[in-house]
Amino acid sequence: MPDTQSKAPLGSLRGLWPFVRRHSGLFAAWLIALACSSAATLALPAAARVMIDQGFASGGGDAIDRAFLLLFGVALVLAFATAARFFFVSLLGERVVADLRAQLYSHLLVLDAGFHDRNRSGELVSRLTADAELLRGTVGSTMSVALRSVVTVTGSLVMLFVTSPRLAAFALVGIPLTVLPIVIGGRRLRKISRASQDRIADANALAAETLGAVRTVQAHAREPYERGRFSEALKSAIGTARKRIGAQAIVTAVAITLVFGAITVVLWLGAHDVVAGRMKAGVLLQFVFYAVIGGGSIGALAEVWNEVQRAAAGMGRISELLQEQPAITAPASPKALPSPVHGDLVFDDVTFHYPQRPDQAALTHFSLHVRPGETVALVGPSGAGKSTVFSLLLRFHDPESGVVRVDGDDIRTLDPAALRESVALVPQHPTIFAATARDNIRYGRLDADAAQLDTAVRNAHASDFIHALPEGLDTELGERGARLSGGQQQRIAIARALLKDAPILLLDEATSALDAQSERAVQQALETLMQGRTTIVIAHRLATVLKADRIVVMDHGRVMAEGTHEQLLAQGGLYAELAKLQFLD
Ligand SMILES: Nc1ncnc2c1ncn2[C@@H]1O[C@H](COP(=O)(O)OP(=O)(O)OP(=O)(O)O)[C@@H](O)[C@H]1O
Repeated sequence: MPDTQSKAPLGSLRGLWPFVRRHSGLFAAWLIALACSSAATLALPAAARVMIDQGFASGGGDAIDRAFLLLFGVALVLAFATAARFFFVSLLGERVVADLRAQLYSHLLVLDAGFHDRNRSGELVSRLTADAELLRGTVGSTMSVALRSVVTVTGSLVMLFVTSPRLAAFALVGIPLTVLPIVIGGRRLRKISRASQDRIADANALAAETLGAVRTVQAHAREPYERGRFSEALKSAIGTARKRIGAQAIVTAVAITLVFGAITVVLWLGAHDVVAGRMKAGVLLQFVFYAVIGGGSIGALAEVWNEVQRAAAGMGRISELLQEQPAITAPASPKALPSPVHGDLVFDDVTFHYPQRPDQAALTHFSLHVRPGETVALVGPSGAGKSTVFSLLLRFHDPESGVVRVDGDDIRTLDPAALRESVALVPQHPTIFAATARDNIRYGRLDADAAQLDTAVRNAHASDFIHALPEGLDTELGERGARLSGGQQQRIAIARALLKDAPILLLDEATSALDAQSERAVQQALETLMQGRTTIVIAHRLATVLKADRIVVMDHGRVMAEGTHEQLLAQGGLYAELAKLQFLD
């Protein structure tokens, strides 16, 4: 994952172009509005001059009316063109960023397990939110300000020379002298202000951590301690904020002095020209007007420069993610599984290392054949490779050597989505989404009807507790199922798998202790679920191994022994030891 550096080649913003091009109508409308508003901005000083020199000087009522009408007309064009420009470019920004987000999200969804192991989900979310937000600002305003400023600076520079070449020569020296100190001051200000934001973030992080663990804080009676730490963090934030405010005040004073000083100098020089009859008053006004517009635009350009750089960095990070290729893909012409799938599973001499742990094999020459309808229990110490068997069967990873087959086909020749459709997974810690109980169960099959849902709930032994919830199936379960007990969460997951009704079942039995009643309900639900399916279960309970057709003992990614409970107990060794520790106490 690229780090969060704040500078990047501006070229990375090119990656935005394909997204902008999709909305070429909006883009064109924006350019037209921009041309109109820039032309009106540049015409405004000229209109003002006409108003002064022809309107006032000529003294005629008609001329005054016409001059003021012209000025108002230009202002009107400026008003509407500016509104249109704002509208089109802001909408363009929203659309572009929505497209970018949608594409990035769908890309992240298909990237393989290896990629998601390497990258923290929090960072991916921040690409999707913070970086995309930066780009919204860029397309929706920064880009607009930058282009508009370039046009205005160029235009006003040309007009300054047209208006008065002599004064323009002075201005050419004067504008940079005025703008440069302001830009330098601004840059320093940003540095201080970033430090100030960091201090505030520190204080926020502290508060978030302690409020998230408020029970621990209270249990240790550490409220005064945490209060002290938070006050310290705030004090340090105020210290840096004070520096920022002070610097900002100085920059403001300097900026006003320089800007008005420069205007005064130009007016003073111009006033002499007017008095000497070398220049009309209106021309002087027009000149000052252009100088202010041009200078303001240079300032605006300097302002947005930093933002453009930050956006380039954001786009760089997003492009990098978009270029990630999933390691697990469907072949060009995938084979179809038989319909219905029989559920004949084969691991043939499979060796696999996780990319993150190249020195240690998760599976070594692992072979296993599970026949249709058979239930095999995997037993072994922690880290033996049991969950890895599941991951390979779901094709979250591909083995380095050996083959995994479903109904005789190498699973690399199948479409991963079709393969996964035929497998139901009930993990040890099921994922409960922050949605209603109904939506959580329907995740197994989105188009299930009410009767199918009802049957699944009943067979998962979940009716009693679901109906006791305040709104039954429509009750929101809270983030990560916070409002359910462990046994209830498992039964939701079982109902989900029942609804999916896949021929192959991968079951990771929960190790956490449930109370006797909950335990019995879960066991009964699992029995219903396993009926008529090829099942591999990572077993932690005696009841489960006793019911399995076959027990496979694993250690260090290998099969150590196979047989029934009695056979394996009689053999002694690892199984007998595990049984004594796990099942028989
Ligand atoms: N995503 C991963 N990245 C790197 N190494 C992993 C990953 N998942 C598992 N491993 C390693 O692979 C080996 C096998 O792990 P696996 O999860 O298959 O064991 P397990 O038998 O299911 O263990 P447990 O019963 O504790 O869940 C372990 O050494 C583990 O540390």
